Amino acid sequence: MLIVARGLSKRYGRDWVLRGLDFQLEKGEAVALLGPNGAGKTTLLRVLAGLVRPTSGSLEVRGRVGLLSNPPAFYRHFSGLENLLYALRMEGRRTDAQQVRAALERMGLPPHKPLLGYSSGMRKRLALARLGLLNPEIWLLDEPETALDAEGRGLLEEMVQAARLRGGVVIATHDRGWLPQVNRVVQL
Ligand SMILES: Nc1ncnc2c1ncn2[C@@H]1O[C@H](COP(=O)(O)OP(=O)(O)OP(=O)(O)O)[C@@H](O)[C@H]1O
Repeated sequence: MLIVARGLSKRYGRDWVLRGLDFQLEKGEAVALLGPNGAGKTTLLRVLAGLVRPTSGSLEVRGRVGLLSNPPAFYRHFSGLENLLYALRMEGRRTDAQQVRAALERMGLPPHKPLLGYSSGMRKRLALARLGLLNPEIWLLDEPETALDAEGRGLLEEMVQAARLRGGVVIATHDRGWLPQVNRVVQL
């Protein structure tokens, strides 16, 4: 089991966003997290990623976690290449500029353009390249398809299937097109 969460609750002020939620992720699994706007999908991903502390409940996470936020965050004045090298360095990982350039090329991204000049789809592609390079066991994806064109969606789906085989994937989404590609649906 990669994630075992029991009785997770999260409250912001007086508002309960999650209440007594049990959630598990097995190795080899891809899970779609569905629910209307404001249901708590992003909050759950942030709790699972360790960025938000639950108000109550227990959480065990076995493996490295990577979160693809929507929209993804980058340093605006750094280029795509610099952003990826920086992300690897921050994680204490070996930085191989050739490997990073190859990842950018696979995603069809210009290495030297500052992020200020990237479109939202290009940013999403860069975030995917970053996650692929960091290569955690657990991929937490928040509306990953947003802003991607058909080719970008194809690259994303390939990466999701590869990540699922190596570990596990949770996809928070409104896009029911994911349903044939996941093992399980969790409705919030
Ligand atoms: N930092 C915060 N402070 C206060 N309230 C918050 C905070 N983050 C989220 N919320 C509230 O928690 C609720 C759930 O938000 P969340 O973003 O998790 O929903 P979601 O299911 O991801 O929604 P969407 O489908 O619109 O992306 C919303 O009512 C939101 O306003």
